[in-house]
Amino acid sequence: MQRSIVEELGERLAAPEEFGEQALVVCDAVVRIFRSGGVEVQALQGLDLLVHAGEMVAVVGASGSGKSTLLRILSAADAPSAGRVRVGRWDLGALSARDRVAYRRTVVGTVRQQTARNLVPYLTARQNVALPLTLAGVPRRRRAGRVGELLDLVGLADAGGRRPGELSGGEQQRVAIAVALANGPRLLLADEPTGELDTATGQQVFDALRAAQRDAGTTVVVVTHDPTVSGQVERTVAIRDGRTSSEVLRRADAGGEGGVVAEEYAVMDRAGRVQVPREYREALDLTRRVRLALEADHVSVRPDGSGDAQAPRRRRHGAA
Ligand SMILES: Nc1ncnc2c1ncn2[C@@H]1O[C@H](COP(=O)(O)OP(=O)(O)OP(=O)(O)O)[C@@H](O)[C@H]1O
Repeated sequence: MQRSIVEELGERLAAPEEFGEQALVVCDAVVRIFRSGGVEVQALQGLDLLVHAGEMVAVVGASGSGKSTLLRILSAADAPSAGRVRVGRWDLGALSARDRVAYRRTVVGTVRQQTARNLVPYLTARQNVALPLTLAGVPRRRRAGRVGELLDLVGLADAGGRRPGELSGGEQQRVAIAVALANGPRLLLADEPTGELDTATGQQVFDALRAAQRDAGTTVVVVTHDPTVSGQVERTVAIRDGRTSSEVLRRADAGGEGGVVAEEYAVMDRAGRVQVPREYREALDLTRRVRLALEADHVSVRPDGSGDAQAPRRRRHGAA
């Protein structure tokens, strides 16, 4: 029997949207387990993250929390053990060897912390930036113009003739950003790009990342311990124990004085789980069991009130 348009429309509207359908980067319950010498390390333990096109996101977290692992997976240098990772139309859990090369060459650009490792030491800045264009088959006559644009974007229009050894660490990182942007990637990944730099130089590198986002329209994900960086982006995602645990959003102060308001949010996963910070748990002695209550405009979490959340287990032990 033929169905009416109303029925068909109703079905389409009712179809649940895929998690992160509108996002450029989707990490859905991503797990990465490393096994070495009989020991298993869960670097990512069900990480969810969405990044929308055009955003600049800082990723922060204690050493060993999984930040670099996340970036390596997003750059297709590593693959998830489980979960789904999508960037644009690319499913990073199922890339063929050929797709991996194409993805790395055209969709992502990467900048590493070690300034010296980002550039070829015996090539000038101009030649370094031209290299990915040559590899991508960009004709020589178009290369020079593009190299000039990119060096200009990172504020180094006059430094094109210098080799890395003749540039400061910050200048090297800015050239590295120009190299990473050469093929017009949608996503720029930077792992501690200011880690080896002083504050003023770090700011110049941050300005180059900002130019990549604002002027070149690139989505930027930057792993950082540097408050110069995390304090300026609109969104900072904190990773704890291989999961996203909280986010800070910054927006211009409504007062219009040029100030910025920062607000911290806990992250709720798709199953509704929220991590309560340890200091909150300790302050109120929240242990295994808590009371949840739906209030008019919030949900409250309180100690279970028995004075001993472990009591039932102990009683069972006692009875045995
Ligand atoms: N190739 C590997 N083999 C075994 N374990 C690994 C490997 N890579 C990472 N790990 C482990 O995974 C966990 C997460 O590491 P990762 O480098 O992602 O952390 P991070 O947050 O980037 O730390 P840092 O800030 O120190 O760079 C750590 O316990 C680390 O020892």
